[in-house]
Amino acid sequence: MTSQSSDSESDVTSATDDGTTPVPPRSPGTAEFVVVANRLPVDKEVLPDGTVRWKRSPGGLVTALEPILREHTGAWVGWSGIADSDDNPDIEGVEIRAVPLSTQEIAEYYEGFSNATLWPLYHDVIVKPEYHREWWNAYVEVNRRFAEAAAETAAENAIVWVQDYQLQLVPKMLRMLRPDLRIGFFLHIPFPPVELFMQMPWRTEIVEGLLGADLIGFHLPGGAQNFLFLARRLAGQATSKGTVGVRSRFGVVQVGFRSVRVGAFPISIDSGELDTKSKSKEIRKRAAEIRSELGDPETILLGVDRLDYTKGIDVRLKALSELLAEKRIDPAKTVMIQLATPSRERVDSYVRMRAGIEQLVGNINGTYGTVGHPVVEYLHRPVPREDLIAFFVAADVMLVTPLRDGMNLVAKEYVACRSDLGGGLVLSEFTGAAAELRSAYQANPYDLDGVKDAIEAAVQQSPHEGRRRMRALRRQVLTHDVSKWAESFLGTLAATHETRASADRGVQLVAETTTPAADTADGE
Ligand SMILES: O=P(O)(O)OC[C@H]1O[C@H](O[C@H]2O[C@H](CO)[C@@H](O)[C@H](O)[C@H]2O)[C@H](O)[C@@H](O)[C@@H]1O
Ligand SMILES: Nc1ccn([C@@H]2O[C@H](COP(=O)(O)OP(=O)(O)O)[C@@H](O)[C@H]2O)c(=O)n1
Repeated sequence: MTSQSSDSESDVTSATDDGTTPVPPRSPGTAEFVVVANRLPVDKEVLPDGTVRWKRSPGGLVTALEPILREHTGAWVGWSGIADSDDNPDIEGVEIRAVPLSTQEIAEYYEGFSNATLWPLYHDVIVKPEYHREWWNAYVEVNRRFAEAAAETAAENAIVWVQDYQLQLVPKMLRMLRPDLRIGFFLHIPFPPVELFMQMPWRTEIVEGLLGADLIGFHLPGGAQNFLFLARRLAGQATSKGTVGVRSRFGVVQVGFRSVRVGAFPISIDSGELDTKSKSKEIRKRAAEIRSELGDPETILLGVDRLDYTKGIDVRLKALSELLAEKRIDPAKTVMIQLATPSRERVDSYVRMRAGIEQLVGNINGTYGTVGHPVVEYLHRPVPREDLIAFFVAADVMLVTPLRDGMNLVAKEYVACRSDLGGGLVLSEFTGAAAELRSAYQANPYDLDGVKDAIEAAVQQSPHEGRRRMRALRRQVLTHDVSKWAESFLGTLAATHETRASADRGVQLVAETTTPAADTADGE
């Protein structure tokens, strides 16, 4: 059936049902390309003597976008990571526009609605999401502020690329302020199954917020399909019905006269740069030093994560503990390094998880370590980039065991660093990366025996089998880098605009037959 939504363009661009009215900019800015993300690429730190230091922000979003902005020259709108700061750090080639957040906004918008409501809801409710009206109000208010900052920064007809779950209302708010802009949105975390999303008290506002964009991108086709279903069900819009492909076969939501595209664009890393760096003499030397400082073990296992309950750090520690107990791994010949960047340290679930992980590390070392030779080396602090590359080069087996992860760039970074075709990758099936890295030792993180078998197989792989797998993994990672990701997203965004007039002729649209949001979703 082909149908046309009864909504008009002005329905989407005039009224906000979220209670706030964005303020139009006095005059447009000058940036032709604007990234809008919760975080700036650098985090502000004020040292005890009052000196200000800017350091790389945590997480994969910044890892991925930083090289893109270097290529495109433009502006970056975001928060500095501390309260009440509107300092704009100096980054060559990038105009920085800081959005200040108060202490209360950090508690309610960032730690609260973003990381204690949306984050657990979108990651399979691994912990229970909390729904508080005051957190939602703060989320709306801060999204409005980001939209205004973007509207003031972008030049006429500029491209604005809004990032991630913290800013899902920005596309609609920004379109109201600046209908001339081309607006893209990319979600870096999984988009949940319909049944889970329906828990969200403000589900319709979020779907409508996203529909302000011209193109909405997800890592995987499944997320895009879930969103299309919800756009039909909750926002009452007509959508395309066919399956969404990877960087192809985009979905369409008809919003008045606008066609919003929906697609899957798996993110990646600057694999060429890592490949080159990992081959350097200095990195090779540092990798050899790491092995020798650890007492020249036969096997180095490595985990590299933000300290987050989604990452399954406990899963790999439990698996190691059982493998040691069953004598399938020899503690005298094995060291596991766990590098854990501190993350969201004031959110309750993160405090509890940290205590649990540190207890597991203590138990393993207490039971299997010897004086001066712990089995698990655990660092709870950020590690300089060059050191991190050396750890990747040194590790015989990389452990990536999330319970759910949008992509997981660490898995791709490990592969990019292994031009020697050495090492083995143990990878959770529930990462976005698993769809591309088929030659990894994949396991279901909820099946501890399966994880143990995967670790044992990777530790014991023959050099021939290891090379075969690593060659296949590298082919994927080196040919699908972050530039390809950005080009495919931005190319599709540009095409969206060009084809506006032709209104996606030939795409079959279907409309929801029941009243929007009247009943519970029954899934796809
Ligand atoms: O800003 P934080 O609260 O300190 O968190 C750091 C970032 O974590 C998340 O990263 C995600 O993006 C990666 C790149 O697409 C992806 O590989 C990973 O699976 C995601 O978890 C978050 O989405 C970012 O917004 C945060 O900045
Ligand atoms: N101790 C650590 C852990 C992660 N990282 C980096 O942080 C990024 C993590 O990205 P990711 O996509 O795997 O996961 P998120 O933290 O974004 O959820 C990668 O680029 C890692 O190299 C780091 O620099 N130091």
